[in-house]
Parts: sequence; C-alpha cells; structure tokens
Amino acid sequence: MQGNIIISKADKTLSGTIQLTGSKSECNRALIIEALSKGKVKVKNMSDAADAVTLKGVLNQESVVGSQKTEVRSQVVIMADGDSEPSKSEIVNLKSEIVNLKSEINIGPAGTAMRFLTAYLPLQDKNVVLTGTQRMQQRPIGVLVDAMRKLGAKIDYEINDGFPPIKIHSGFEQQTNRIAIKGDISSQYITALLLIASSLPQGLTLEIEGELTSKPYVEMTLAMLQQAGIAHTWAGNSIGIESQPFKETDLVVEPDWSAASYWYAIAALSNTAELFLPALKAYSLQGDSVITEIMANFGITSQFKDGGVYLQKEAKPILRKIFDFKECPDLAQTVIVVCAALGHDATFTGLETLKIKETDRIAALQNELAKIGVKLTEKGQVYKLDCSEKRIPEKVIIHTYEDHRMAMAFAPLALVIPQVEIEDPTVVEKSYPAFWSDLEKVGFSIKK
Ligand SMILES: O=C(O)C1=C[C@@H](OP(=O)(O)O)[C@@H](O)[C@H](O)C1
Ligand SMILES: C=C(OP(=O)(O)O)C(=O)O
Repeated sequence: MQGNIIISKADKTLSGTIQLTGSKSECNRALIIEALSKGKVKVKNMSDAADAVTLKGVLNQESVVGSQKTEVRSQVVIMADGDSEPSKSEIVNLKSEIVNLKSEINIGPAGTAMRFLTAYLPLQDKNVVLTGTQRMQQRPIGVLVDAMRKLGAKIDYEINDGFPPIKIHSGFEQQTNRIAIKGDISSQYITALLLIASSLPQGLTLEIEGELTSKPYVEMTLAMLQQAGIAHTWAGNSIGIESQPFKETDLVVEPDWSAASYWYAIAALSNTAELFLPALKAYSLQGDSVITEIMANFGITSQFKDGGVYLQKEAKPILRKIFDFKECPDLAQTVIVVCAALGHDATFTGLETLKIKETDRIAALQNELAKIGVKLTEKGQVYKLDCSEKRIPEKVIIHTYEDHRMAMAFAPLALVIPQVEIEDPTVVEKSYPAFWSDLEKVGFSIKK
C-alpha cells in the first residue's frame, strides 16, 4: 500500500473472527533453533511478519552459502590431491571465494534478527557484515558484542562503536563458559546468547547484572529450547545451559498476542464487541498475553474455548489507574492510546526501554497524543497521562516514525475520531502485514 490511508468506522460495533499470523518473537527463536539443530527441529506455522520472513531468508541463504563453501573447499582438496599441485595463487583465490560468497547481510528494521544473528553468525565460521536500517544503526548492540567477544568471537564495528553495522570474522574459538551481562537494556541480548549456548563446546552460564527487563521473553526462549530438548538451570541471577544436542521435534508458532492487543484496544473503544481470535492459548509463551488482564480493566472479557479466545465487551467503569510495562513493553503504546481515547488519566511505569525501539516511542507518543490535546509527561521513571484538555477533532493525521506499533496503536482511534489518517501504513508489515485488510473485514473503511 502506497501513500497515506484514512481509516473510519461508521458504527461502534465490533464482531467477527480474525486469524492472526504467528508471533514474530516465537518464530524468530524457532528459526534460529531450527538452523542450529541442523534439521532436527522444524518450524510449524511460520509467521508472515516481515522480520521473521527476513530472518528465514538470511538463514536459508546462509545454508546455501554453507554448502557452496563445502563445494569450494572440496575443490581445494581435489586440487591438492590431484596430479598437479595447485599453485599458491589458485589456493588464495579459492580461499577468498569462500570468504566472499556472502559478505553483507541487511536485516532491515528487525531488532531480534539483528541480535540473534550477532550471536549465531560467529559460530558459522563467517566473514560477514551485519547491518540494518538507519534506525537499526542507532539501536545499541554493544552489550551483546562485548559478551560475544569474551566468548571468543571476532567482531569489529564498521561505523560507530556499540552500534550496527558490525563485521563478524571467522575463527570462533570458545574462551570461557561464564559471562556477566547487563539485563536492563534489552532481554534480546540474553536470548541471543541462550539460543546458541547448547551449541557451544563448553556450554554457557550467564550472570545477569541489574534488573532483567522484558523477563517473559527470556522465559519464552528457555521454554522453546526446552521443547527442542535443551535443558537449563536458572537460580537467582544465573542461567546455565550445558553443551547438548537438540532433539527431533516441531516448534509450532502460536498467533501473535502483541497483534491481538490491537483487537483488544478496538473492543475497548467500541460500544459492543464480540470477536473470536482462533488458536490463541490461555497459557501462552508470550508475555503479551497479559493483555487479557490489562483489558479486563476496560470491560473486555476473554473466554478461552473452541481452541481460541472470545473477546466480549461489558459496560463497566475503568478500574486501574497504574500500569507497569516492564514485562510487556510492546503493549505500552496500545494501552496508552486507549487510555487517551477514553480520557482516562493514568500512570505508567516500566517504559525505560521504549526509547531504543523502532523509534523513540516516548517522544512519538507525546507528539501524536498532543494532536488530540493529551499530554504524556515524564518524571523520572514515572509517566503521567493528562487528558484534561483532550479534544476530538474531525480528523487527525498520525505520523508513524517507521514504527509498526505507532500505526497499529493509533488506528483504533477511528472509533472516537471520524477520520484517522495514517502515514506510511506499510510499516505494519514488520509484525502484522494483514492488519489493514483485517480491519476491513470487520467493517472499517480504509481509503487511500
Ligand atoms: O525477544 C523478543 O522477541 C523481544 C523482546 C522485547 O525487546 P527488549 O528485550 O529489548 O525489551 C520486545 O520489545 C521485542 O519486540 C521482542
Ligand atoms: C521492539 C520490537 O521489535 P524488535 O526489537 O524486534 O525490532 C517490537 O516489535 O515492538
């Protein structure tokens, strides 16, 4: 879809069934595990999220390159075994062919792919530059690169220390099996290391320093590794995984609960809502399934039956005034916009990591909420929403800052504002490409 779109909804009722695509978080873990397991583990219900499709493409390409390398290497062996000895220059050429088979990988805006590959690629005996979008080049990676260097990886920065692009060199040899790592910047660094731990000759124990942010994502990683036969220990701040083989299994990706959160937001802003989301589980590996509890405060009930979840709206006063997003940072925009739309002054904590995501999500929220007169103010680590000067214009234009969640979190405003114009609507492809067509399925009008 090119250009802006204008969203509107003639009535305030929501009903239907929406089949959500697979979780990008689960899928990206499953893809790395599949690649490390060398065929033992298979990913089922591959996500349509662009970030997952990108990672799959890179890993497939890597395995093609891997077999090309083997071919080139065996050519060297044949030449060396042949009647005529290969000349020095022939060997040098073949060696550089090996090195140059693939020299740059660009993962676009995919944060988890960037982090997971930073741990995965050094183990593949590669010389490769790993890069992404301009924004990706501002998202920190230093904590993970430091940890990988201590482990034995050879990694240089191409432009700025601590940020992509990074150059990964071949020749990994494990130097230690115990690493201390900061837990309060991104849990993705920890997940990246845990994913490769069982494939390291000496295994790996991580000592997490400071508070662990986004903890459910680390639990998801360990649960998925467990499903693939990898045992761990977790005592206090120390997580240990011994060197061990994967077992043959399928990893089935559940639909995306972060995507489901936008449907909860739409339900919360509708007068009546009856929506079925198939295949979502009550006991999910995804921490964002906590949206069921959060949205109960806005009158949305969740009933798990028929293999999915039914959402229903009950007329109820809003209960909660304080929301903490430390364990579910991707829900922050969804819930804050719902509070603003309902004029519900509330307090938010656990937003520390939002400034280093797809955009500075705090600044983005502040700018866009100001368009309806709502203020989000920061005092230390506590954020307050002030709706006292809220206004409902005929039309609002939402800038999306290359952030899928800005587009999807503000779209539900179409239930309270006659026309919501979304700039750069294709951003949703990162995690939920069918978002706009799914809105149309339940009666939203989407015009270019
Ligand atoms: O591991 C994951 O799949 C993710 C972890 C979280 O990041 P942080 O750990 O950086 O908060 C989350 O925001 C991101 O969308 C996905
Ligand atoms: C932060 C996110 O993704 P990533 O870090 O994987 O780019 C997100 O999807 O909200």
